[in-house]
Amino acid sequence: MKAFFALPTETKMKLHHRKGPHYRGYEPLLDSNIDPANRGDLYEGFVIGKEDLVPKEDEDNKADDDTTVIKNLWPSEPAEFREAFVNYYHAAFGVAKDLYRLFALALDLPETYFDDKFKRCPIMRGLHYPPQTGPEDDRIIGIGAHSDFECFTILWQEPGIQALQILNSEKKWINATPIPGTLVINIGDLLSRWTNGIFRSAVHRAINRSGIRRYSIPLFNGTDPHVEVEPLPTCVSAERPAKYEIINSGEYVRKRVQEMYQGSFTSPNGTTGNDDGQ
Ligand SMILES: O=C(O)CCC(=O)C(=O)O
Ligand SMILES: [Fe+2]
Repeated sequence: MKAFFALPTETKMKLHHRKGPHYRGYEPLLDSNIDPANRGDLYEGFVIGKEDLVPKEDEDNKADDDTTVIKNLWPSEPAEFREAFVNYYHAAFGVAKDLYRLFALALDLPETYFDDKFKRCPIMRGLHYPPQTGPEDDRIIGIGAHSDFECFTILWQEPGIQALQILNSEKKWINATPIPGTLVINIGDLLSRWTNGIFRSAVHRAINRSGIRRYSIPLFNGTDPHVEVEPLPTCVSAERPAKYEIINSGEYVRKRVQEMYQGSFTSPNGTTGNDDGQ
């Protein structure tokens, strides 16, 4: 990942994620602004969806949920980049599949309850946060305060570098210090709504003031876009009435993604502007 982000800007810009309709590829610095109170997120990223390392022979261009496969964009170098990224994707997705089942059991549901609801496979991003120097300005940070949109995120963060913070119930930011050999699991809004708030989505942000560049890799696990999400019967009782309306997961995620990319962006041609092209 380090070698990819070290490529010349011009090379990375050829893979700009706004060139296609699905936000796959390279996301430059300040391209998103996840917290509307901020001025842009100070990370650059590389985004992929599911892909087999060796394409299956009988591949008929259909994804697991029967939609057309969305192609990932890949750089021609570094040579090992695609293999490393795809292998990690499959390993992390394996953890996600186990977690869906564990969550189902914890919610008094059949173990396989979620199995047919996440055929559309997750999106993964490799993120690079350059070190931030200069005066502290809460409006320009690595990634602004937000909760993740989908069900849960499996986040690998680089050991030895403090950047990720979580807002606790007293509204104080606490450091999520990386623990080598572990992954962070962030509950997202859809699972929070599904569980009627029993699993709570965590508000978090990342600020890299370590003096050295930092990398992280989130895998965003959600549900298929047609799935309607409303509090599960096992999470609703007389003492805990349903707190959330039914929503369509695809519409919810689409809206959040649009908002995140609306405020500030760099165009595929390399200029910086806003939605009006100014
Ligand atoms: O880089 C991190 O530690 C957090 C990334 C994150 O919150 C996200 O991509 O949603
Ligand atoms: Fe996040």
